[in-house]
Amino acid sequence: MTKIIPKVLTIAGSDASGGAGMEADLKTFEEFGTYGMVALTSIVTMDPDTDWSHNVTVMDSGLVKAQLKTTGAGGEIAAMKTGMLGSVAITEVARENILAKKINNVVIDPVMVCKGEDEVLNPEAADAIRDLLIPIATVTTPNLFEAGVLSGLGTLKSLDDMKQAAVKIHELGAENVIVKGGKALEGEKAIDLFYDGINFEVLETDKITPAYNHGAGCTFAAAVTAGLANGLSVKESVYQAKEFVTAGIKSGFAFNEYVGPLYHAAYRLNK
Ligand SMILES: Nc1ncnc2c1ncn2[C@@H]1O[C@H](COP(=O)(O)OP(=O)(O)O)[C@@H](O)[C@H]1O
Ligand SMILES: Cc1ncc(COP(=O)(O)O)c(C=O)c1O
Ligand SMILES: [Mg+2]
Repeated sequence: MTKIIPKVLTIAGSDASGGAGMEADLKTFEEFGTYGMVALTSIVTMDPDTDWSHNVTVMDSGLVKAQLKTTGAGGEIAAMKTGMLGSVAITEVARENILAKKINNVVIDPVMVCKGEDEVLNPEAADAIRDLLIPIATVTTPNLFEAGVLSGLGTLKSLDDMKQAAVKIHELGAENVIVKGGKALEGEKAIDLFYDGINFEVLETDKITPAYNHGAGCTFAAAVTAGLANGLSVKESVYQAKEFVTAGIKSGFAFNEYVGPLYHAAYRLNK
């Protein structure tokens, strides 16, 4: 009998340097034996001549809609994620697609910033993620900064702050919330907090240095998505994703003097 390969979708931007965005998503989906598809929302370029400054070119929302028509034409999508969306119109298109296709496993990575930056790329789009996507998320995976914005609590500095933010984001409608402390939370450990509306669980590893973690957030959310597509529970998917991303950061490398991505194949190759 032919094995059914779960189809997974990412609605995300492209990071030409290969570590984050849809590049990270597709690599991760493949590592977990799922079949990855992309609706591209934006293209991010980083310029080595101006200290790796980021430039984001956003797609027309009609083009995103057309891509989603294509990705939806192959039958059931077992799980999906969103990454960088770029505009309110694209966020609306993503929501329509999730509702129209009745997709069950929806991972919302509320990308508002790229690492090393602490200004929301597009404040209106950030509000749209909160209002349109968080309420229909199976899981959302904000980093420390994004959790502060979504919860309205501002700067988060401790595990206790992360817990308060997780509760607020759960109240916005997400079934499960993971606040990633990552490198941003002070201390020796890379701590992520999982909240399912009832219990908190702390996922903790040693902080890896150098922190070759460009793309770690996208990769984490993509691994959760693939886990769900493969039939794992949310909690199992989250624990597996933490192992996957930790292995990747341990085998990360300096792409150049500005950025170091994790290595997406490390979890498989180091086993
Ligand atoms: N230096 C590090 N050592 C170990 N784990 C890390 C490190 N940096 C990030 N992580 C982990 O990578 C995942 C992504 O988190 P983070 O880098 O905060 O997200 P984002 O890329 O969205 O900013 C989390 O599981 C986080 O704990
Ligand atoms: C297209 C795109 N999506 C998402 C991100 C966020 O990446 P991270 O996984 O480091 O949060 C970036 C960062 O450069 C990006 O270029
Ligand atoms: Mg991120």
